[in-house]
Parts: sequence; C-alpha cells; structure tokens
Amino acid sequence: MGTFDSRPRFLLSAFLMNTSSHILGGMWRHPQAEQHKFNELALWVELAKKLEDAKFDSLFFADVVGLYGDHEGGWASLVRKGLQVPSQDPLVLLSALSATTSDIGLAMTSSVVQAHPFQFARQASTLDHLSNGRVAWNIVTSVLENAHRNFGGDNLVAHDDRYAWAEEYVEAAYKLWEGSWEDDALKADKGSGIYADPARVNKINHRGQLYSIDGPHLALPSVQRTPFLFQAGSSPRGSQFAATHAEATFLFAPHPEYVAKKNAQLIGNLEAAGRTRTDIKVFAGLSFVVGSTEAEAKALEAEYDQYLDLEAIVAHIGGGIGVDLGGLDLDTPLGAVKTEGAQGVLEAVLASTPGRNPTLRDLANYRAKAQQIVGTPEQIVDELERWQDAGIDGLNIMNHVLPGSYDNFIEGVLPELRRRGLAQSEYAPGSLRQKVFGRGDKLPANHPAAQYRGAFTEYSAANSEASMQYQG
Ligand SMILES: Cc1cc2nc3c(=O)[nH]c(=O)nc-3n(C[C@H](O)[C@H](O)[C@H](O)COP(=O)(O)O)c2cc1C
Repeated sequence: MGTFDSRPRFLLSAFLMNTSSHILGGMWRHPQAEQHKFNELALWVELAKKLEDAKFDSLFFADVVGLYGDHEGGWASLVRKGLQVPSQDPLVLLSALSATTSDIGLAMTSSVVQAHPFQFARQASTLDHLSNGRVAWNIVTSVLENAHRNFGGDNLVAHDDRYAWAEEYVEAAYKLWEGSWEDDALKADKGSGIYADPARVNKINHRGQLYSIDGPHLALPSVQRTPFLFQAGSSPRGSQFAATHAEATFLFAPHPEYVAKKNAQLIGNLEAAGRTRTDIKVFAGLSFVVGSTEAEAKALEAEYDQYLDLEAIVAHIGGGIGVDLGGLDLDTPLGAVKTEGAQGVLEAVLASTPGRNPTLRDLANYRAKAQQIVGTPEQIVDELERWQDAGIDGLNIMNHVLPGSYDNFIEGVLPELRRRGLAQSEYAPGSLRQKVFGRGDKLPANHPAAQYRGAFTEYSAANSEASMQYQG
C-alpha cells in the first residue's frame, strides 16, 4: 500500500451501451433495472447528470454494428435474450447528451467497418464542437462477422488484417483532423469579407490501399482536433496498436496479476512506438456491489445472481470469438479454442483459472465474477489499490442495473475513494484531453497524428488558384 497522498486519483468512467443487455446478461429482468428503457432519452439525460454531479470523467458507450455469432445454431436466442439487439447508435445519443452536460467526457465506439473515414471524421469534429472538446473515440475493427456482412464484406476480415485496416483508417482521419486546416485559417472577417484564408486550408490527397480521399476536411477542426483516442484490443497486435495510437486502453482482466502482465507488454510496445507509459491511461472494466457491511453486500450480490443469465454471458463471449457455445452443459471444458475473433478474451479466461483448463461456467464467471468487487467501501477501495499497484489508472464501471449500480457506487464507494484522495471532487477546466493529461487540448508531438500538421500546405486552396492562373 502506498502512503495516503502518494497515489494518483482514479479516472472514473461509466461503461454503457445504448441497449438493454450489454455485459451482464439477464440483469435487465431485475425489478429495479431500467436499462430496457434505453430508447428513452430521459434515462440517459438523468444518468449523465448523476455521473457529472459525481465528477465522473466519462460516459463510455460500447457499440456493435451487427449480431453476435450464432448461439444454439442461430440467432433466435440472441433476440430472445436481447443480447445487444436491439441496440442504437451512440454517436446520435451523445449529440443529445452534449447539450445536457458540460464537463463529462463523451466516449463513443465507432468501427472502421461502419463509416467511411471522411464521414466519420466530419461527425467526430462536429460533436467535438458541440461539446466543447469532450469527445472520445473508441477505435474498434468489429469482431462480428455479421457486422462485416452488413457493410458489404463477405466474411470476417482476418484478425491482423483488421488492424492493418485500422492503421489506414486512423491515418486518413488524422490527416483530415490535423493537416487539412491550419491554425487560424478561419478569419470570419466581416470588414474584409474574407471568411477563411485559402493559404491555410489544404486538401490531403490521401491515396491508400483502401481509401482515396481528396479533402479538405469539411468540418472546421475542433478544440481537440483529433478526438481523445480509446482502444481496447489486448492481443499482441492489439496491444501494439494501442501503444501506437491510444491515449487510453481498457482491459477485461480477471485479477491484478493479469493487469501487471499486460501492463509490462504495453510498456514494451510503447517504447517501440516512441511513446511512454505517461502517454496512455489503462482502464479496467469492473463492476461493484457495495454494502455498509460485508453481509449486506453479499446479500445484494445474491439478489443480483438470481437475475444473471450465465447462458447469455456465454453467448456474448462465444459470439465475440466466433464459436457457437450454445446448447452445451456449463461444465464443458473450453478446450483449445482457435478464433479469428477477439483473441485477448481467451487469454484472459485462461489466466482466470490457473492450473486447469476452463469450462463454460468459468467463462461466464470470468466476466460476471472475476471482474466484480463485492464488499464494504473500505474493502472495495483496499482492493482497488491493489489494481492500481498493478498498473490501472482508471475504472470503466460496468453495471448490473441502470441507474441503480451507479447510485450504489456513488453513495458507497465514491466517498471512500475521495477520503483517500483517489477521486476528484471538481473538474479541471478544458477539453477532455486537457482534463485527463493536463498538457493541452491537442495530441502531443510524439503521437503519430502530429506528423500531419503542416504536411499538406502544397495542396492549399491558394495553391490551386496559383496553378490555375499559371495554366491559364
Ligand atoms: C473491454 C473491451 C471492450 C470492447 N468494446 C468493444 C465494442 O464496444 N465494440 C466492438 O466492436 N468491439 C469491442 N471490443 C473488441 C476490441 O475492440 C477488439 O476488436 C477485440 O478485443 C479484438 O482484439 P484483440 O484480439 O486484439 O483483443 C472490446 C474489447 C474489450 C477487451
């Protein structure tokens, strides 16, 4: 344990999804659960206000753009269980929440599959303007075959090829965000009648394997230019991508020892990418069940367990790794499952059952129990200090019930975190990036996006005019 004031505070994020059944399957059936009202704006407006009053750093919205892989031979059980279907667009929802909040970060997941980078970059800039620089993007490549088929693909693109796709996608987006409009390009000078300076607005003329984009970026660059970047892959290639691009990465980890291992891997990859551990925040996905006594916490856990649907959790994970685990007894061993899906997941499940091959029940427990901390506020924060010592900077807090799980955390755990100096009581001023890192609104110079600043001046609007005159 560190001394009282030597520990940094935790970054706090709410791990959400615009759907009824996100991570902890079945919990929507709990009498106090309101997540089935996900399509009503009031649920989110009130939750966002509550989390902002508690000075959470961000609302983090996961997303998918297709069905999980088959369970029990088809997708009927996914529909029956409401397993992330129906699910609605987080970007549109965050646009509404940008108007009802003022400080909390607005993190959305968007896949390289779902939108052309030109369109996505424009949407992200627009939302960053509307929210005064509070947007974060969780960069995902879609592990779901149905998602790829929804956008014209034949099959799931192979694991490492998805990351190659993401590399080009972010490159194109960085060019638009960082290199198209120079600082001070906008004049809006009523006297001279000059709206923007043609010498300071550039096309990007991106020519890649997958995309060809002339530009210019049609949106004005926003406060952060590039949104705050999240990424959650944890395979070796995923960790390398995170080390190169992400400002925050998050893990599903079964215990602090696993965090320490992933942290060491990340530090090695950061060094190779010319970045350091101070350039990235590591979040753990965790849920909490708090009571004023241990017995009270355990009783609440037992109540939640009655509604938890282990089959739904197995369907979720199996659907993510592209293996139909339906119709099998929960005590079936997992065996050596090979997947083109989310490889980091399997590694983490194996780590949760040291010395033996996990079963389907272990798989469900890994998600529902290994990442759940139950106890009194003191017990929970003691445990969180162990996670922090292993390398966690932030918590992406999963919920059993909306909004009750956050009430439980805010009333139970937050005061103890604050008492130990581990949670903020006020927001720092500025954009999300400035709030988190305290070193400016824009990406730092050692980030790959920075190379595109000033890189396209030869393609400026002023130069296009000069070459026309020359030709004419
Ligand atoms: C904690 C966590 C959250 C994730 N959230 C999403 C998500 O919202 N949408 C999505 O398409 N993929 C999501 N993923 C999948 C990852 O983005 C990534 O595609 C997947 O983990 C496969 O990469 P890997 O093999 O490098 O781990 C998530 C993964 C993790 C570990």
